[in-house]
Formats: sequence, structure tokens, C-alpha cells
Amino acid sequence: MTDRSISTCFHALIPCAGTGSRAGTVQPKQYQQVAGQPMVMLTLQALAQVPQLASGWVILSPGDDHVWVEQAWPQRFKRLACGGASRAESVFNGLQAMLAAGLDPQDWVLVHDAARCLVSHESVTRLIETCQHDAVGGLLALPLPDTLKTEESGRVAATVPREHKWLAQTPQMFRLQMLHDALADVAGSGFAGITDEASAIERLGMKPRLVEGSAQNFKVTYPADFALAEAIIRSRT
Ligand SMILES: Nc1ccn([C@@H]2O[C@H](COP(=O)(O)OP(=O)(O)OP(=O)(O)O)[C@@H](O)[C@H]2O)c(=O)n1
Ligand SMILES: C[C@](O)(CO)[C@H](O)COP(=O)(O)O
Repeated sequence: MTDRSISTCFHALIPCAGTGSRAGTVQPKQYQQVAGQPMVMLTLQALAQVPQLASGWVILSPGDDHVWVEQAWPQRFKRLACGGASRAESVFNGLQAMLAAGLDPQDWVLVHDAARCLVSHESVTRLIETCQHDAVGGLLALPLPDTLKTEESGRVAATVPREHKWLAQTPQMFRLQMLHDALADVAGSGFAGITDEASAIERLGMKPRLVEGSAQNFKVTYPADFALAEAIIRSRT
């Protein structure tokens, strides 16, 4: 499906309002130091290198008291304290704010986790170039590399065929209004079962495009992930 007739303007939305409860850090994990900087700054620096992105919108918790170093803050990016109780709610509130600020509802929005600080600008550009003429949009993802098991009481219940199974990453790229409306449709249920943007779009019967990402674009989630992220960042410089 292709539609070349409407906007090819792109914006980033970065949900940054979580607490990082699995990360074991005192402060929210996005502010934990990685290679000498709060992790989210690495994420923003990677996105700021994507020339197609006209703006970036970082969604913070209303109670966030992080002290930002303004000199390090990327031009074209804004902070909004409109985060919600779940990732989906933070994204939805951010989309509402972007529309209220006057962005074209047909512009593309690339939603990217603050906690994926290893994303490369090359993979974001690949996502944009692959999806910009698609009628639905798409996401970075990885084909499942390992044998997959289901579990019952600590033992294997079954081995599940891995063919056609992918691990969803971010960015996930959709039209602003389309994603807003898809999330609005599940807001009444507290965004039940919506763990990424694509799942809200799929719920409406559409099929987002899968674009192969990189294993390095993992989400910093558990305590050991910080050392791995730091080692990768240092290996790049
Ligand atoms: N209410 C929330 C929850 C999460 N996020 C953001 O969504 C991204 C991915 O979520 P996840 O890794 O699950 O972060 P947390 O919810 O902070 O982690 P945890 O589930 O371990 O508490 C993170 O950048 C996080 O800051 C958000 O903006 N608003
Ligand atoms: C959106 C996401 O990064 C895709 O892998 C992920 O689902 C977000 O993490 P969460 O633990 O589901 O909030």
C-alpha cells in the first residue's frame, strides 16, 4: 500500500516519564549516568543526528525534578511535563500536546523510548526511508534469534516455532492523527494491552511494516544493562 500525496514531515516523541522499577536505580533509569551523561541525553543526541527530524518532544512526568544541562540540550527538541501512569498514556498525552501546538495531523511521529540510548541515526533514517510512502507506518524490530519456549511452574511447557516472530523495538513511526486516534480508542480501558504504538494500530486492523533494526538497540531495563550500554557507547567513540 502506498500513498505519496501527503506530508513527509517527521517529528520524534520520546516517552521519558517512567520510574524504571526493574532497573534498580534510585532515580528514574533515564537519568542514570551512562558513559558520563544521563542516559536520556545519549538518546536525544542520537535522534538529533537524524536530519529528517523537524522537532523532538520529550515527555516527562509532571513531578520530574531532574536538573538539565541546557548547553547540552539539542536544538529543535522541547520538554513537556505531561507524562501519564503508563507508557501508552505518556505517548497519548504527548500526541495531544503536539496536535494542540499546531503540528499537521498528517505529519509522521517517530515514538522512541528514552531508555533505548543505543539507537543509531542510520537505523532511524532506514526506518524513515522504508516507511515514508507507506499508508500505515512501521517499526524497527529484530527477527527472533533464539529458540522460544513457553513455561509452566518453572518448566518448559512447549517449544514455539520462531518463524515469523520479531522483537519490537523503537522508533515506531505513524501519522500523528492516526496514532492519536488509535490510542484514544483505548484510553477508556486504561490502554489495556497496549505496550507499543504498533499494537494500537494493529487493533484497528492495520499491519505496520517491520524494518530490521540492530541488537544494539536494546531497551535498558535491568541493572546489568547499564554496563553493557556503557561498553557499547565507549566502543563507538
Ligand atoms: N508512565 C510511563 C512509563 C514509561 N515511560 C517511558 O517508556 C519507555 C519504555 O518503558 P520501560 O522501559 O518499561 O520504562 P519504565 O516503565 O520506566 O520501566 P519499568 O517498567 O521497569 O518500571 C521509557 O523511556 C520510559 O521512561 C513513560 O514515558 N511513561
Ligand atoms: C515499546 C517497547 O520498547 C517495544 O519493545 C516496549 O514494549 C516498551 O517497554 P514496556 O516494558 O512494555 O513498557
